[in-house]
Parts: sequence; C-alpha cells; structure tokens
Amino acid sequence: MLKSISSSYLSRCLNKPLAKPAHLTKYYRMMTTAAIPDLKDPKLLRNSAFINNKWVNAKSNETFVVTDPATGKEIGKVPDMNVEETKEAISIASTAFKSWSSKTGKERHDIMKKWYDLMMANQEDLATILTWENGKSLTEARGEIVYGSSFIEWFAEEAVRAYGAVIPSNMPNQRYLTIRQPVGVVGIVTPWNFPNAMITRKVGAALAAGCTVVIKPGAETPFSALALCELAERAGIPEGVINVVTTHAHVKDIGTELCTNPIVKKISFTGSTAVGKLLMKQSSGTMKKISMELGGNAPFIVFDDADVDAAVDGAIASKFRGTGQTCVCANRLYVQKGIYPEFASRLAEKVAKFRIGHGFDKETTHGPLINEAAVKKVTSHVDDAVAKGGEVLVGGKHAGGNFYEPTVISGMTKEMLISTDETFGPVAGLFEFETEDEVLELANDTQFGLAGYFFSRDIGRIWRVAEKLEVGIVGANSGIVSNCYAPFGGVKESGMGREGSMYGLADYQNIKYINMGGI
Ligand SMILES: NC(=O)c1ccc[n+]([C@@H]2O[C@H](COP(=O)([O-])OP(=O)(O)OC[C@H]3O[C@@H](n4cnc5c(N)ncnc54)[C@H](O)[C@@H]3O)[C@@H](O)[C@H]2O)c1
Ligand SMILES: O=CCCC(=O)O
Repeated sequence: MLKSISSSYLSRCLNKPLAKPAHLTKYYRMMTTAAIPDLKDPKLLRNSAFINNKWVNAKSNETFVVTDPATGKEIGKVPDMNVEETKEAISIASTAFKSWSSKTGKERHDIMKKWYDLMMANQEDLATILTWENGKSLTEARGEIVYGSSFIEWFAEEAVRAYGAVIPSNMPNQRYLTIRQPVGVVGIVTPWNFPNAMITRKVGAALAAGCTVVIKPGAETPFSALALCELAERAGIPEGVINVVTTHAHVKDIGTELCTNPIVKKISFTGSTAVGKLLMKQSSGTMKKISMELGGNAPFIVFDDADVDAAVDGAIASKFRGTGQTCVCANRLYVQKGIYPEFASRLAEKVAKFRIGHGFDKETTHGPLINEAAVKKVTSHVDDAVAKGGEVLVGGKHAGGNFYEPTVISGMTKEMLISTDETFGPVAGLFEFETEDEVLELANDTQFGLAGYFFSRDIGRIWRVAEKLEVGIVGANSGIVSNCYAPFGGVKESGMGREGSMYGLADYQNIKYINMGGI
C-alpha cells in the first residue's frame, strides 16, 4: 500500500479547507425538538403480539419497552412472549397451513395484492412508525415502505407462476413430472435495520408459495412488524397464516424453539453471521431448509478510469444508507492511486454537508445509530484506525446519545479493524491501491461475500472484476443494488439462499418428482 495523502493536500485539491462542519454540533436541538407526527390511522400502532389473527399479551404479562433511538424516550411496551406461546403459534400456523396451501396461486395472489395496496395506502403511517423505532430519516423510511411493499406485490405475482416440469422419459411406459409444493411452517427471524422490508422479503415469498409463518422481529423494532399484521388482517389474510411473537428477554429460547420444533420446516434468518451459524446448527437436528442473509464486509473499488462524480455518489449511497447500518453497505473503500486525492476530497466535501438529527426533522439527512453498543463499535473502529495512522478528513467523533458524526478516514491499511470487521456505521475508510490484481486480492481477503462494488469505464475490466469478486451481489458503476426484481443473497459466510427475484419463491418450495407408470 502507498503512503496516504495528507488533509492539507486534499485541501489544496479542493482549494478550500476541509474544516469540520459546525452544523454537526446542532443535532441536540433537532433531537429534542422533533415532534412525532400524528398517525392518520392510530390503530396501526399495535402493542400486542399477533397470533391466529388475534392481538394477544404474554400469559406472564411480561412486557418490554421499545425506545426512540434518537431521544432514548419510550415509544411503548410490547409483550415479552415465551417458548410456550411460540409453540402455540407454531401449532396454529401448522393448522392454517392446511387451508392456505390448498388455495390456488390466484387466490393467494388476490389477498396478497390487497395487502400490498393497503401498505401503499398507509405508506406515511408505516414510515412514521419505522422512523420512530429505527431512527432512519422519514425520507428513507418512506423509501423502505415502497421497497418492502414491492416484495408483497412481486411475490403475489409469482404465486401464479409456480411451474413444474415434464421431463422426457427414457421408459416407454413411464412419464416423469415435477410439481412444486410449499415447505410448510416457516420460522422467520429478522433484524431491526429494515423493520419492514426484511419481513416482507421473506413473508412475501413464503405466503406466495403456500407456507404459513411465525415471525420473531428485532426487539428494537416490533411496531413495524405489528403494523404489517394489522394491514394483513384487513386484507383478508386468514387466521394463523401470519403470526408474530415479540420478545426481548426470551430471544435465545424462542430462537431455539423455532429451530428445533419438528413442525417448523424452514428457518429464514437475516442478521449477524454469528447468530446465523447458531441457528443453522440448531436447525440441523430436524434437517430444516435454511435461508441465511448474514453480515457483509463489502469492498467498494474506484479505478483511475472511473467517472468520479458517479463514484462519489455511489459511495455515498452505498456507504451511508441507513447511517451505514445495512448489510450491503460499503465497508472498505479502495481507491486507485491516480484518482485518490480527487475522490477523497470530493467525498469528504459531500459528507461534510450531511445533517444528523432526529429522523422526523426535515433537515435530517442521517439519523442515529440503533443503540449504545453500535456507537461503541463505531467509536472503536475509528479510534483503532486513527491509532494506526489513519487521518480523519471529516467527522470522527461521537456526537452524543446514539449519534455519530458521518466520517471519512484516509490512509487506511489492512492492519486496521475496519478491513476485517463490518463497522455497521457511518464511517468511510479509504484504502489506496495501485493495480487491479492487488485490489482484487484485498477485496476478496475476507470470509464475507455479500455485496461488492466497483467503478470503472473500461468494459474489459468491468467483466473481469465482476466475475472475480467473491460476492453474491455486484454493483458495477452502481451504489444501490437492492430491489425486488433481482436476487439478493451472499456467498461464503454471508449466507445462503436468494431472496426476491425469480429465484426467491423456490427457497420456500420443495420439488416433488412424480413417476407415472403403467402408460
Ligand atoms: N444479509 C442480509 O440480508 C442482512 C440484512 C440485514 C442485516 N444483516 C446483518 O445483521 C447484522 C446486524 O443486525 P443485528 O445486530 O440485529 O443482528 P443479530 O444477529 O444480533 O440479530 C438479528 C435477529 O436475530 C435475533 N437473535 C439474536 N440472537 C439470537 C439467538 N441466539 N437466537 C435467535 N435469534 C437471535 C435478534 O433478536 C434479531 O431478531 C449485521 O451483521 C448485518 O450485516 C444482514
Ligand atoms: O441490511 C440488509 C438489507 C439491505 C437491502 O435489502 O438492501
């Protein structure tokens, strides 16, 4: 690696000082004054679990508090369900499976389409609930509702396309056919960073295939999951097809129940690689089908021949979406020597204009991190980089509460924590490189393989690099890669299975081969 450039050099490139923007210190005012918008339909804010289309409390009457990550203030309490209640939900889902799986694809399509329409009709309320519990800006939350709803629409349309095959036979008196059947009850465990879309991406495919589900949402963001249930019921989704068990204290036990209960035929998980490995191990005893959407450590490569403006915009979109808390966020930004100063200065200049604050404040571009643990992790990554010689160009400080300044660090090296560990926060660490071979080796030197990005205008290089990156998703001259039409999923320790797209339904189906003899 080459020696990093200095900030004074960058300043000269920019022809102005890279001073820290004063507005970053104003977030306290925004944080405490942001008013929570009234919901047009207050019934969407439910504070009970949802089993068999009934709103239920924990039999123990245990609850847990959900807080606004921007202020630390309580939003409300939801039931802390336990293993017994999870067993009941699984059994109810199993009963519901008989009738839901017997419906035609068109019947399932019609109900799911109504659900999609209701989500879009209630976009603003769903976004408000999402911002409140997750912290992302209202603009981003509105976008997540469109994104999340799109999976219900997409899979409603896929419900009628569960084709089988007729296979040419080698026996004159036999015919070979395949049909696709739903796997059964699915246990779904989702994280807080996309409280709507991580649920709909799984539930859309499951329901379209004819499966029924028991969902355990992230404890930080149960209200988005419950609002989806309220709309599902209004759309006519029958009793027992969608069940949500909320918990904070019993996460491990409920996870174990979902993974070991023989009625559950599939586990679909989105979250950290460590928990994914545990759930997979626990599921092996009953040989469940598995989908794992796990952690990433995405490389973002800018070659000398890139369109710099496009690369900077791509880096911002990829790195700072959700305040850096997405699994496909760029984690290591590799910039070729010839373009490094220009890219670094332009990126720093744009990041300096970000405005952190409460997600409901109109001026906020980036919300808080989810909790104190996240702040600690980001702080440790920045401190480690600085201690090992990294130079902070913008940000670099905890800004109080769960806020961390959007940060750009120059002069990263592979000895630093960020090169191996997913930061999951608003820190863009810039590594300088010289050759294509060198950067490919660096980019692939990780056990993760979810997303990888690069910017180049050389068509040969675009093919080469896209083929050589060891990831499930490539952004070639593109910083935003997620949509319902394309397959989402990783390789290596980033998981298995694909969500969304023409491939997503198959993860919730078994192929049955029928040998018809006596012909
Ligand atoms: N690949 C993807 O699609 C994707 C999407 C979002 C997040 N992620 C990853 O998720 C991580 C951040 O999310 P997180 O911190 O909430 O992850 P996490 O693994 O801690 O939690 C995810 C979910 O698992 C539950 N959980 C935690 N321990 C459990 C246990 N022992 N048994 C059963 N369930 C358990 C949590 O309550 C939550 O619902 C990052 O690594 C990120 O990359 C991946
Ligand atoms: O955080 C992971 C999911 C992000 C996405 O769907 O783009």
